[in-house]
Amino acid sequence: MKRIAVLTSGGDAPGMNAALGSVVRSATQKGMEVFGVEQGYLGLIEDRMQLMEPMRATGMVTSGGTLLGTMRCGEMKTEEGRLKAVETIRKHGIEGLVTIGGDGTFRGAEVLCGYGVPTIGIPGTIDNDLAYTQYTLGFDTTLNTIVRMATQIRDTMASHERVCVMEVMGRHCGDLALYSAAALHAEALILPEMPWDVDSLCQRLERQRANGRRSALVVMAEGAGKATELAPVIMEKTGFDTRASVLGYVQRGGQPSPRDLLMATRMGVRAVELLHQGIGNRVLGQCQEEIVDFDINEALDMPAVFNKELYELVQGLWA
Ligand SMILES: Nc1ncnc2c1ncn2[C@@H]1O[C@H](COP(=O)(O)OP(=O)(O)OP(=O)(O)O)[C@@H](O)[C@H]1O
Ligand SMILES: O=P(O)(O)OC[C@H]1O[C@](O)(CO)[C@@H](O)[C@@H]1O
Ligand SMILES: [Mg+2]
Repeated sequence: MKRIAVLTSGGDAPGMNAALGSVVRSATQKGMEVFGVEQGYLGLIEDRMQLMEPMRATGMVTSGGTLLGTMRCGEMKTEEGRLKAVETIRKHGIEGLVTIGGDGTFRGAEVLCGYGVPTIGIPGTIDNDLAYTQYTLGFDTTLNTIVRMATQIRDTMASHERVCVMEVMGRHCGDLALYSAAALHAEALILPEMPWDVDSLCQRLERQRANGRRSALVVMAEGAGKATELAPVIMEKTGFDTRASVLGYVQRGGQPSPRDLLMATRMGVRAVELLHQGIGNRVLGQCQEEIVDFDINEALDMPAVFNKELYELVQGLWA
């Protein structure tokens, strides 16, 4: 392959720029040209791409966000949009594509593979919701941010003997809530994967109060409900002075952690190696400390695995 393209799609994730830089540098070393597609699949549909200058891509490596821009592009889900995307790829003589994003992005990549475009997927999503891999780029940085923010929230909650319902990202997958709650020893945890009810939650907080706990952190994944609606109900039912704190987009930005930077760099190199060998239709992942790759169709068919053991550990810490 002599000419490839790279895009970032879906929600941005810390580490995307490191993956981009790594793709550009390693492809350049192999004598390949790399086109950077702007705004995810929209850039393919609207033919917005430019040759990536290796020095520019390298300069952005440790920053958050994505220098190519990203988009949730509904048109890529239509036959018409997909055909336009393939036409752009053919027009520029692009022989292979690297897509960096989450499950939705990989669905788009799967479609392009079906049209004969060799594509490699790098998992870049703070959600950590891809079943075939233990790890996705951005998850570690976001977890660090949540733990830092929650620690600050706890300072003021403890001072005022308050309960805080802290809402974290994760529309369909509760991993950010689950892992941060475990790291923080949160007093309660609410996830989209597990049934919950407000009465049991309030009883739990009351039990903890009877045991001397006068302040609590309830970690809630956004997919399980709204902190702003739950907080007043807890206040009414328990008498605890309760506040809601929605962490929001602060969770998605920021300098990537060294773990994300390292993993992104390794995955970028591997993606180029595969394309250089003429191998496409694969998605990269992490198993133990190794970078692994799977057939894209098989990977996307794998059922989600919920970490019940970690959930029970959190439940048991403040029974
Ligand atoms: N079935 C599909 N066919 C073609 N393209 C798709 C499909 N599903 C999603 N896409 C494309 O991938 C883009 C990104 O998907 P989505 O918005 O679900 O984010 P994601 O990649 O899962 O990342 P994150 O969940 O971290 O935000 C969509 O906006 C759309 O352009
Ligand atoms: O508001 P946006 O940009 O669509 O993103 C929100 C969603 O994206 C994610 O942050 C993943 O990037 C989800 O956790 C969240 O539900
Ligand atoms: Mg997703």
